[in-house]
Order: sequence, then C-alpha cells, then structure tokens
Amino acid sequence: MQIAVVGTGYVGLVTGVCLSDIGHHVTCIDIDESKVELMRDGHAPIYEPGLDELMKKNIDQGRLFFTANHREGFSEAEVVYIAVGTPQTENGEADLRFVDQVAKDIGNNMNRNLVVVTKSTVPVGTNERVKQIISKIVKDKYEVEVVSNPEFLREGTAVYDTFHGDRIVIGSDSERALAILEEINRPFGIPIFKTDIRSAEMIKYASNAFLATKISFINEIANLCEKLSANVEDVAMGMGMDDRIGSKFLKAGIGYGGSCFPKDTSALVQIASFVKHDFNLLKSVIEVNNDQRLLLFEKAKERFGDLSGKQIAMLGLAFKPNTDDMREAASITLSRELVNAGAKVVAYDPIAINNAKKILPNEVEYVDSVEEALHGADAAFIVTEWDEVKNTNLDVYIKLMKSPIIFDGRNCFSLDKVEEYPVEYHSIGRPSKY
Ligand SMILES: NC(=O)c1ccc[n+]([C@@H]2O[C@H](COP(=O)([O-])OP(=O)(O)OC[C@H]3O[C@@H](n4cnc5c(N)ncnc54)[C@H](O)[C@@H]3O)[C@@H](O)[C@H]2O)c1
Ligand SMILES: O=c1ccn([C@@H]2O[C@H](COP(=O)(O)OP(=O)(O)O[C@H]3O[C@H](CO)[C@@H](O)[C@H](O)[C@H]3O)[C@@H](O)[C@H]2O)c(=O)[nH]1
Repeated sequence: MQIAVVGTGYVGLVTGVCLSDIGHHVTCIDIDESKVELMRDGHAPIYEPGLDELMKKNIDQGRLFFTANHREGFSEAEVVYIAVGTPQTENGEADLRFVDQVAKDIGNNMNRNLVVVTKSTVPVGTNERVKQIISKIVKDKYEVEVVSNPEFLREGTAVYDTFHGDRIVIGSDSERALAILEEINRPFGIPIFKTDIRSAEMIKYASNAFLATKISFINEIANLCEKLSANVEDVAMGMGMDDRIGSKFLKAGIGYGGSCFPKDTSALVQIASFVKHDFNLLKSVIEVNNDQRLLLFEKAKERFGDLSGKQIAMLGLAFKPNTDDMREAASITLSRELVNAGAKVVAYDPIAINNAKKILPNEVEYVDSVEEALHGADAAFIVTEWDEVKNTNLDVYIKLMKSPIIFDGRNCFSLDKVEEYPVEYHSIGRPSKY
C-alpha cells in the first residue's frame, strides 16, 4: 500500500517506520525541514530504542521516504495518516489547530480519492470535522473516507509496542475503509477491534483516563500506607494478584507525567463539560496527581525545615526512563520549587539534558554522571528510575554525599537493601529509614 504519514514525532515517525517495515511504501511528511534532513540521513530526531536501526534498514530497502513538501508526500498516497500533536490549550482542551492544518494540507494537495486515518488523540467528533474540512476544499472532485485509529504506544518502548500491541482499534462508517485498514495492519498480527468513529475516538481517552486513575489510586493508597505504617509495594502485589484488578500500573511514585496522561485527562474533563457532564472522578485523579508531583519537595521541606543553601542531587529528569521527553516531567515542578526555596539543584539524566535545559529554571546545574550529581550533596532526589540510577550502589551515595539522605520518588531500592547501609531513606508508601 502507498501510505503518507503527516507529522514525524513519537507517533508519526514510529508508525511510518514500522508500516514500512511490514512492507508498505511510506512517505513521512513534516513541516520541520531540519528534522526531515536528519531523517533522510537515517537519524531519528527523537530518542526511541531500536528506531534508528529500523529507519536505516527501510530507507536502504527503498520503502521509506521523507519530505517537507505535502504535495510531493501525497503524490502516490492511497492512505494518509494524521499524526501531529494535539497539545493542551490554556483551559485544558485539546488544541486541534495542527490537525485542522493537516486537513487543509490534505485538501489542498491530494490528487486522488483518499482514506484519511487519524492517529493523533482527538476529541469525539474530530474525524467528522477532518472530513468536512477536506471535503469543503476538494468538493466533489475526490472522495474522502475517514478512519479513527488511535495509538496506544508508550514512549521508550514505542517500536516494541507497535509490533506487540494488545489491540489495534479502527473506527469508521465506511466498510471499505475499515477493510483497507485491516489489510494494512494484518502483518502486525495484532487483534483488530472495529467500531464506529466516535467510539474509537473515545476508547483512546477512556484508556488513558483509566490508566491515570489506577496510578492516582495507588498513589493515594501509598500516602495512606505511609501514615498507617503499611508497605504499598506489598499492598499493590496483593491487590494485583486478583485478575480483576491486575498488577500493571499499580506502581506508586511521584505521579504520572509525559505528553499524554496529563493532557488527555484534562481534555476528557473538558470534553465532558461540553456535554454538561461533570467528570468528578477524573478531576480528582488530576488533583491527586498534581499533589503527588510535589511529594519529594514536601518531604525534604519537612525533613530540613529550610532548604535554602542545600545542595540537591536530582537523579533523572525525563518523565520516565528510556525517553528524552521532558513534557510534564515531575522534575519540572520539583526543580522550580527547590530553586524558589533557595536550594541548589545539580541534575543528571543520561538522555534528556538537552531538552531539560529548555524547560528547567536557569539556576539548575547539569552534570555528566550520577556520581558527579551526588558529589557534596545534602540530599538526593530520585526522580526517574533509569537503570544507571537503580544500579548505583548505596555505597556511592555514602562515599560522595555530604550527608546520605535519599528521597526516592520511584522506590528504586528494596527496604531490605537500605537496611544494610547507614543512609537515611525516604520513599513512597513505605516506612522511612533513619
Ligand atoms: N507521544 C506518545 O507517546 C503518544 C502515544 C499515543 C498517542 N499520541 C498522540 O499522537 C499525537 C502525536 O503525538 P507526538 O508525541 O508524536 O507529537 P510530537 O509533538 O512529538 O510530533 C508532532 C510532529 O508533527 C509535525 N507537524 C505539525 N504540523 C504539521 C503539518 N501541518 N504537517 C506536517 N507535520 C506537522 C511537528 O513538526 C512534529 O514533528 C498526539 O495527538 C498525541 O496525543 C502520542
Ligand atoms: O504504575 C505506573 C505506571 C506509570 N507511571 C507513570 O505514568 C507516566 C506514563 O507512563 P507510561 O504509560 O509508561 O508512558 P507513556 O509513554 O506516557 O504512555 C501512555 O500514554 C501514551 C500516549 O497516549 C499511550 O499511548 C500509552 O498507552 C500510555 O501508557 C510516567 O510518568 C510513569 O512514571 C506510574 O507512576 N506508575
């Protein structure tokens, strides 16, 4: 199949590369010419394990192309995927300006009948809006069929997830378009769930909102565990053994971040409000998460009283390991609070420092290793559970820090291990050790 993918971020690029890998002829289009240049040379502009190798392979085999020119990108396409961003507006809605622009780009540059597939996460009704925008431009000249095909990949495992997803959701009112999408995706060997457009659009928001709810729920349980001297890890384990609950997404921590859960939960609250539905449950999920992100700071403030002049080692900056994505990372809130309180933040992340520099306060100092960050620190904040953070022995903290006081936002160390070392250790939902 001849496919064009518009937008080459985490979703568009991974989708385009993987579709080419299963044999399709794919042209990826992005308005950012510097990204297009990089990609033509076989380099992904984002960090995503396994992506560069797969890109090079499919470029070399003549199935994968890149352009900044929509007309050129659509010239052979039978199917066009929309994979541009849908960020959050000031009032929490999904900002559809990039999707609208792509619909116009399609209408103005298409040269045949098209199936248009929306991969971007969009509010219910958006696929219909995309069809209207395109049809208004092309009138009766070409036929456009739309399919909602929400994406469920996770950053850091995006390539793996594309080949091993639990399901592929496709929603359309056109049987023909659904059959084409089934045909395109068959080589992935993943179960395909077909539904109507609006339900497909809702499945994406409902899935993210449910996962976010699981996280906020376990974080509330963790906060209770601390007050009641229970251990949230054992609680989550015991809960998760019930198949109806499931063990996944019950890891207590410093809240969910990233480019999706925060914006999609907030967008769903707005979507509900437009039909006069007060989504109280989800509002609480968001509120719990906002508080949770501050937890390490609150714990440190309680421990030290005054944080002014304290040197804090911040270990990990990305919103989760194996990504360079800083969108809605807990490190943003934490470093702002620490800097405002007069603390000195010395930060380390294996991949995300370049992106972090654009977002974190100017006062934050960046170093090249866990060890350098720990050197002379009054306390360490474990913010992202990178392997190299988890694998740094507690001896190293004792040797390098001014005082080995650890605030672990990701429960990287077992309490048994911590008992073996003369460190002060505060984690999430587990008893502190002094
Ligand atoms: N990031 C994820 O893990 C993830 C997972 C599932 C779904 N989603 C959803 O997928 C969508 C894309 O997310 P992302 O993180 O990949 O976005 P992103 O911001 O990383 O990338 C978007 C890309 O689109 C390009 N672009 C914008 N307007 C364009 C236009 N008119 N023509 C061509 N290119 C254009 C931008 O230059 C950018 O490279 C969002 O709706 C998001 O909610 C994201
Ligand atoms: O038990 C858990 C699981 C996750 N998190 C946090 O939740 C956030 C999101 O993690 P994850 O879901 O692994 O990453 P994303 O790449 O944001 O992926 C989510 O968001 C994507 C965009 O919509 C969806 O496609 C994916 O299915 C969905 O998992 C991160 O801050 C994690 O630290 C926890 O705190 N506890």
